[in-house]
Amino acid sequence: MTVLKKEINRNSKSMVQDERTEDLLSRSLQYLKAGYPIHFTGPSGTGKTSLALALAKRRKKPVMLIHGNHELNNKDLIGDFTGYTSKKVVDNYVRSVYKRDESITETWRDGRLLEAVKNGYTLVYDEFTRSRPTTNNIFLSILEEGILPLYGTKLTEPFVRVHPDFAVIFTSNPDEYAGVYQTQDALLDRLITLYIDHKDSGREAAIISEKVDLDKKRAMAITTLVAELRRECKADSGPSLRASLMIAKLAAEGEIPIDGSDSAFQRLCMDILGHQVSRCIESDQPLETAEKMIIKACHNMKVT
Ligand SMILES: Nc1ncnc2c1ncn2[C@@H]1O[C@H](COP(=O)(O)OP(=O)(O)OP(=O)(O)O)[C@@H](O)[C@H]1O
Repeated sequence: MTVLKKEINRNSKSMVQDERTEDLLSRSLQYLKAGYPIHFTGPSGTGKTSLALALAKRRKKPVMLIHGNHELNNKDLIGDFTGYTSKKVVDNYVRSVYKRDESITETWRDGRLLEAVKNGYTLVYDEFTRSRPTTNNIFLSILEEGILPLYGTKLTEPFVRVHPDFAVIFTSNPDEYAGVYQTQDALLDRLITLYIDHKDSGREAAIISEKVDLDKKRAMAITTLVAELRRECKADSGPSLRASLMIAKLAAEGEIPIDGSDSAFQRLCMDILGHQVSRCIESDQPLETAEKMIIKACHNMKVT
């Protein structure tokens, strides 16, 4: 069993770091220090983004966050000309002399990647496989040659050198997820990829009990129920820690007892888990079947 560290940050927004998380973070920090980018991959809701942000914070450098999406392009990453600035000077100080000087210059705005690369920030590129692989190609030059090419821009210099303090942490969902592009092997080959799976019910319960201020037994009852339903789903899918957190928070706010025989608690579980579980099962009426499974799991629930 994993024992939680004695000193835990009570801030409900912060990460709860048990020994395994702590170990993972310190290993990852070591790899980053050695110059290798980290890539956390795994099912939705397993804490990849939280880990990436906690790791970035440990570097004690400014953090730049980019979210992958299919519309992200080089202009967002490198920068773009945003418009024109015009300057006009009319000098008529001596009445017989009229001098007019007019100039127009384009205004450039650095993209987020260029800013991070130039200044040595820690870049967290969340869900990077939601961006097109062609957009992500730029990372090959950054990671291999240590330069950011400024292609597609009218800037005079062809590239910018990567600041020695620059580091990047990627997160992604597995390839089977909807809306995700397959990553080019050449990029994956340059990353240290760490798989983040669902935690066991005990570790999840420890997180919930910290974040929602719920006693361990009740937290464990929720995470065990969610894990039981997750087992009905294929690997990498099904309800996650996020669903357990929702149940715990909403039950606390609505003063709903954490009790599997309570109809309000059953309704809450069906609302939160019904759709997700229904997507995992093959049935003519998947939602109805899922709701029956949830009620059954509620009846099996033990607060001990
Ligand atoms: N160690 C932890 N301590 C506290 N909260 C956590 C921890 N791990 C995950 N969480 C919480 O669980 C939820 C899901 O975490 P997060 O968004 O980091 O997962 P993810 O793997 O990035 O999900 P997705 O793939 O869907 O983006 C969040 O509400 C987050 O605050």
